[in-house]
Parts: sequence; C-alpha cells; structure tokens
Amino acid sequence: MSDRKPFIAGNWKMNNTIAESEELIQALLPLVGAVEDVDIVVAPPFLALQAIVDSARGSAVGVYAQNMAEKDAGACTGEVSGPMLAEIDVHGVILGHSERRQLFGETDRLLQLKVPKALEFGLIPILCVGETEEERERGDTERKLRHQVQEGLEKVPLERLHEVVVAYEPIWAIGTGLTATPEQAQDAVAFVRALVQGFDKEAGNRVRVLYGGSMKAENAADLLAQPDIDGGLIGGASLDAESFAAIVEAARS
Ligand SMILES: O=C[C@H](O)COP(=O)(O)O
Repeated sequence: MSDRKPFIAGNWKMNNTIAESEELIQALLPLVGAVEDVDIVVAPPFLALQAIVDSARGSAVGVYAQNMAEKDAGACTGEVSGPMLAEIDVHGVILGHSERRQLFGETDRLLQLKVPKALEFGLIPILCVGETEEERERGDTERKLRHQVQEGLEKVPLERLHEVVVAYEPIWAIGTGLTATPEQAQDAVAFVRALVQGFDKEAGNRVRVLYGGSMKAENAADLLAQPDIDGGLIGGASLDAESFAAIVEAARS
C-alpha cells in the first residue's frame, strides 16, 4: 500500500454549458461530501470554470482547466494563459491530452514549456501520455511513453517534480469502452513511474500516476488496486455524478 494520496479527476471535455455544469457540480458535491482521503478534481470547459470554482469553493472538489497556453500573454488568438486561470482560483490544468495532441497538433516540445509554466502559476499539471493501438501492436508502447514523459518533464525543476501528476491514457481505450486490463495498465504506469524516477528517485516514488481510458464504476476497483495506479482520469463516466462518485468511493478502499 503506497502512501500516495489517490487522485480522481473528471475531464468533462467539450460537454456541459454553464447551466449544465452547475447542475452536475450541485449533484456531485453532496455525493462526495467532505472526503479527505482522495484528491477529487473536475475539469469543466473554460466558460464554466469561474462558476464551478465558485460553487466548489470550500468543498472537497478541486477545479482544473483542460488546457493552457505556454505563454503568459500575447498575440495567441483563442488561447487562455496560466495567469488567467490562477486569477480565478483554478487549482490545476490537464496538459497534452491525446485529443489536444491529435486534433490540435500539440507536441512534446510544446508540453515541455507548458508543464513548468503551470507550476510557475501555482497550477498542478496533469501531463497526459499514451500510445495508439498501432503503436501497441508494433511493440512501441514504451518508446512512445519514454519520449512523452522525458520531453514533457524535462524542464520541470527537480524540487517540484513530485507535484506533477501523470496520466497514462492508452488512446485505444479513450471513449471506446475498451479498457486496458489491470495488468496492462499497471505495467505502463509502473514504466512511467520508473521514467520519473530516472529524473529523481524520490520524486518518482511520490508522483501520482493515473490511468485513463473507459474507467467506470464497474472496473475502477480492479484498476485502482494495482500498486502503481494512484487514481484515474475519467471522461464519459465523470459526466454522471453518481458514476463519478462511485469511482471516488472505489479509490477510498
Ligand atoms: O480524459 C479522459 C480520458 O480521455 C478518458 O475518457 P473516457 O473515460 O471517456 O474513455
């Protein structure tokens, strides 16, 4: 049993208007109550962030953004910066989600700037990594993870490395209903942890590594029972307050 605190994050992706986001958080807050033994996070779309920060203030639920620019300010139409997120008391940010990488061309080089930038503004970064189905079939999973983790964390000051959260999300399991087996997930997550230990042994022991990809109430307990899996990054199942709360509950036992 590790002494790393479990971390359960719900990525709402491009779902929920402000009113719908409000409805979801109001349904979730009483279900999770004052849970203290799990870090619980929701990541609403940008427009709902302020409302959800206000609604969740003082509760057990932290509020994260789904993306952040690598610069503080400037001519970057459509982007949102770290200082803007920090100003409204957002607690952290998901970075390098595979949808950002695949649909919006985010590269490891860009993430190398974004991860330390988030920390600079007091935001906890969740760095997402993971292989495609073809890469897994070719036996390239570890090579892909090595590249993503080493590039993504390269410019993080060593003394702050343990604050970063890494989410292993095999792309073939995202939104597909296909879940990695607990053994597949454990192997990949342990590999990610070893890569962080390669930067700094102690930080690698402390860093939280999550699994993401069709995690739901029914399979959460088996995944979370694996020794290196410290939590989950949940998409679809986080849009239903009861399902998400059930995953939080699974992380407690
Ligand atoms: O950010 C969350 C992941 O992409 C997982 O999404 P999913 O639970 O809908 O498969």
